Amino acid sequence: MANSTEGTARIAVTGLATMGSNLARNLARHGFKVAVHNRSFARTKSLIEQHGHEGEFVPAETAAELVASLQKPRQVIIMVKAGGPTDAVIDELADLMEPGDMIIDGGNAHFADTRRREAALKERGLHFVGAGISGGEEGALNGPSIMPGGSPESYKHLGPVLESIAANVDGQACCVHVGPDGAGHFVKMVHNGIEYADMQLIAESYDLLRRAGGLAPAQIADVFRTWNSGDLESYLVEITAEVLGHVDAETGKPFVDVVTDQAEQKGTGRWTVQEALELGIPVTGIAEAVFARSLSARTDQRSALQDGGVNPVDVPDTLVDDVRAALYASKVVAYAQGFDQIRAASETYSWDIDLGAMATIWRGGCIIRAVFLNRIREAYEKSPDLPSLLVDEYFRSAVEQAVEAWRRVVVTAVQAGVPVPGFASALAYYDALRSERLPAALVQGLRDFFGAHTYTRVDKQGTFHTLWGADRSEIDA
Ligand SMILES: NC(=O)C1=CN([C@@H]2O[C@H](COP(=O)(O)OP(=O)(O)OC[C@H]3O[C@@H](n4cnc5c(N)ncnc54)[C@H](OP(=O)(O)O)[C@@H]3O)[C@@H](O)[C@H]2O)C=CC1
Ligand SMILES: O=C(CO)[C@H](O)[C@H](O)COP(=O)(O)O
Repeated sequence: MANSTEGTARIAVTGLATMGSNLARNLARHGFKVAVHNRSFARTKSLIEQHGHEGEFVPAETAAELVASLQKPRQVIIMVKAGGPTDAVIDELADLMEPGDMIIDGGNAHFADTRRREAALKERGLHFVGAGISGGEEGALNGPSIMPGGSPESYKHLGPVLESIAANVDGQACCVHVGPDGAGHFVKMVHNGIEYADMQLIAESYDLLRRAGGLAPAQIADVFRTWNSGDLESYLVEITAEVLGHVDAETGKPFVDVVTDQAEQKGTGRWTVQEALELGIPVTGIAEAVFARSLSARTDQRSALQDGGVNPVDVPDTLVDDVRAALYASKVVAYAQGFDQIRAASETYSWDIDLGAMATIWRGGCIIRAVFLNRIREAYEKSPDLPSLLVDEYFRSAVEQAVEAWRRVVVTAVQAGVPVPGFASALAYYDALRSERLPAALVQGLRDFFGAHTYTRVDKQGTFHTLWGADRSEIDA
């Protein structure tokens, strides 16, 4: 398979596993001549053999061949494992490229790595674009949601290509220049964090309906099918009905009963929480989802404590509708927290991210695609400086309408002994924001008592300390 068409390919993809091969096919199907390469040639060969007829591909056995097959300025998309493998591929490509050429990392890179890589490649005259890509296998092929960072200049060259292969909703491509340097990968990371929270809430809904409500998986599948309309209509709700309705061919049992109940994670949810801690943004829904996965994997502790039982509880007749309301309200909280984190990072790193545009490009192609993102888009279009989605008139009233049912769900779950960390933490977050006074005042008092950490007062300017160990008079600190 020697390359006899040097310098003619419009763009290249290296890393031809699930995502890369489908992205290359998507590009080819859109009329781009695509050079393709993988560390081990077998994947390249198989792509050409199985899908070579779908468009113009230029297979390359080596990175040098790949680079040589491209038009200038060259554009190479990397779709390999994040971390060390991405650095190794960048190093190899950079040595073969010339100033003005562009490397695009479409993997799930940590945004700090993206910032480092962009700065290093800039010194060599190369453009580097960290682009978050979501949609899994199917999205990569038929139209993902794409979140490119990097310089505006890079986007001028790359944008039209990415926009043409991205998903499209109401005539708008699900791809926009997110902001400079690591902005694209940061937004993709938060997207995945929200994905974790959304799935956790769905899982809690299922667990409660099954263990407290007594419904079978197939019945819950029907419930989710019904829910997949109106404000809850989304890809994740849709596929929940599919997974819950699936029966294991070998045993005849519901599929969900034969799968090991330990949720794995590749790291983006954890990164989201770590970065939120750095920024001081409470993303409690995402954190609970990450910890719920960790807890599920603590098999030693689980088997030591397991008693299997659910406490008998008076389940309200309205359980199904209540859970629907709790799911929706908790989901609004999870998205509000995620958008809050993006806003904070945008300010910290001067990225100037348009939050409404993020909601717009998540409406199609990605795993969290949902009708309700239209509402988020409208909220930020109306008020770009909205302090929280929960303040927006529509969401405020939607959550207010759901709150009674939401409380009933949490109470029922607590009484039954079914864990609902997502629902409960989202409700606590909402209640905390609603409270006129928080017990943080007492925390401040305690800190001042044991460590002279000082406090401010509600009624006058300044910083104060009480002489707790002496006469308890207050002094200016
Ligand atoms: N799978 C998904 O649904 C999604 C994945 N992503 C991200 O996209 C990227 C690709 O994902 P996916 O398609 O699942 O593939 P994997 O994450 O499983 O990565 C496999 C690819 O990485 C290559 N690779 C691994 N180590 C090296 C190395 N040291 N040098 C060169 N190449 C290496 C492999 O080459 P070889 O064949 O030779 O082993 C193969 O092409 C990842 O960053 C992932 O996080 C983003 C969105 C969704
Ligand atoms: O990026 C994605 C979708 O947008 C991946 O599907 C995501 O990496 C899955 O993460 P995890 O394995 O941690 O659940």
